[in-house]
Amino acid sequence: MAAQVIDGKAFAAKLRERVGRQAAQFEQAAGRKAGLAVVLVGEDPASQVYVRSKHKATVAANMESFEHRLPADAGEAELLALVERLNADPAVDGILVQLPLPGHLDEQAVIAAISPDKDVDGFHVTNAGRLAVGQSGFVPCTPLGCMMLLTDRLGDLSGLEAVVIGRSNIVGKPMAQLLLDANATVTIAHSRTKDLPVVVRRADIVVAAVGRAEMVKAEWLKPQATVIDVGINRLPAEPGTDKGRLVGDVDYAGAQGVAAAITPVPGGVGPMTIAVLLRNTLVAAYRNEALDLPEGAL
Ligand SMILES: Nc1nc2c(c(=O)[nH]1)N[C@@H](CN(C=O)c1ccc(C(=O)N[C@@H](CCC(=O)O)C(=O)O)cc1)CN2
Repeated sequence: MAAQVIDGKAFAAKLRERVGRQAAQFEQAAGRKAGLAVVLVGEDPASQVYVRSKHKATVAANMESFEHRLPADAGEAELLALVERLNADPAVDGILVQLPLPGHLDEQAVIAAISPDKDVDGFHVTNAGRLAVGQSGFVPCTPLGCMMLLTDRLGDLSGLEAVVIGRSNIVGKPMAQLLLDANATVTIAHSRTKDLPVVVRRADIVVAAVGRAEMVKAEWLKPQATVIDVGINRLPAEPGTDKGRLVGDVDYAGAQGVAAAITPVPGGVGPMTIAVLLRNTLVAAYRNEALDLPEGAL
């Protein structure tokens, strides 16, 4: 039987709707809208698309969107000064600096400049530390979105074997932490892992976040595994077409014959990233106004 498709796009749409309703309640209670500031440096085409999508989604969710664009050759001092202004602006609850930054800018220094209480990306070391020790903070959007999809499908993850392929600060490490907090038995695999297919084959849950097109093959998977594909890789355009096809890190067609459920690319994890960003921004707004979060919802 073919694997069930985990429809991240539909899940994300429902989450965005719910956040939008709660953002309207926030406005009533606080007398202002929740605000998200997004900073884009340069003209990376994919980043421009994501920033535009964030702006549209923020406005659609009854929140204020503040967009700041700097030229590709902007200096670090200019960027840090902008982050400082946003840290001090009471209308801004969440700050996101779109990554990747141009090579001459130090990403870690820029992330470190964001106030941890406005770091809705959850990338600041304070929030990474809070996640590591089980304190409440902001959790990176993509892994939190993956967890929402997993718990929606599987319920309790206790005792399940989970393999996370990839060890980035943005996805792999926080993903592993979240799975561990949910009592899964977690392995983080990476480019130097020996016998990766053997490691992956013991997993009830596979999260692939390596950024290598269709690297995870069907025969690596344990039958009836749940597969979360975080990869977004654009293949070169076929002759006669202008855009290449998007594929994940998993051989989707092959995996469909083995897995119990799998996220597609596009339409799986990707849309969850922006939906969770809105959710984190609303949480930041409630915290900044010292208001109680709405009952059980977020
Ligand atoms: N500061 C940040 N920078 C980046 C993040 C992030 O979370 N914070 N994540 C990615 C980019 N990203 C959001 O910023 C993002 C990536 C993908 C999607 C998405 O919906 N993808 C679609 C496909 C889109 C396409 O056609 O290209 C899908 O998978 O269905 C949304 C947001 C890096 N930078």
